Amino acid sequence: MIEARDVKRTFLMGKVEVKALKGISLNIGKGEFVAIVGSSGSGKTTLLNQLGLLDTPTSGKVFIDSTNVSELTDKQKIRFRLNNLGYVFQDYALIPTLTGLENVYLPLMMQGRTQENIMKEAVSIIEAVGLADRMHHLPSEMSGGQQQRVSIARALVHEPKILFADEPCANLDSEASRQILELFSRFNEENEQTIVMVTHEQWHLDYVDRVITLKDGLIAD
Ligand SMILES: Nc1ncnc2c1ncn2[C@@H]1O[C@H](COP(=O)(O)OP(=O)(O)OP(=O)(O)O)[C@@H](O)[C@H]1O
Repeated sequence: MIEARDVKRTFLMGKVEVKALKGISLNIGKGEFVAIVGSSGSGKTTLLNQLGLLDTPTSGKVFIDSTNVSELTDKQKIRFRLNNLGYVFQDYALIPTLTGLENVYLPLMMQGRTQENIMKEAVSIIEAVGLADRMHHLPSEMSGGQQQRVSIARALVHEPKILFADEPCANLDSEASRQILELFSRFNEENEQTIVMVTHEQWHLDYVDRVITLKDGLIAD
């Protein structure tokens, strides 16, 4: 489903080159729940961003199914992301002036679906993340864990091939974190949802199928 071939990413900081990824090759299969771990600065977020089309490798290739996504134009990448990928970030990234339900509508509206279909799908996923009674509230009226569940509903409402999550529990206490990880597990098991998650918490690894450890921009043995 996801294949990375010798992916490198170098950032230029003034005149200094920072080699964040030094040649990553990996395969992630359909329906896998994979964690990317490693110490701070090892390249976890940078790798997630290459696999999730949020950044472009300096060299190397990324394939999603049979599409060489490294070769897409910016416009094609936007469409590919909209139709195939979902994202969850540590800061939830919700629109503060929209209710939970309205935040979840957005990806479907951007796909140009009918009002009836948008309503049906959005309500159904909001219920699936356990927020039926909070859907008409603004993000500011919800706890961090509830806001993160809205963002998961938004990420999954269009049934993406892959869900990318960058430290989704970083701002949550252990109980709220457990709820998020159990949701991920449930979507992974029941819907064969492929999930790639960056984390630095050892206990989160109990929920995943496979761990990819990074060290200084490379996959550690
Ligand atoms: N936009 C950027 N410009 C310059 N350097 C960057 C940029 N993004 C990342 N880096 C550098 O690339 C390296 C890898 O960063 P990355 O954020 O991928 O690490 P990480 O493993 O996710 O770290 P953390 O656990 O602290 O979030 C670091 O040295 C970082 O400073």
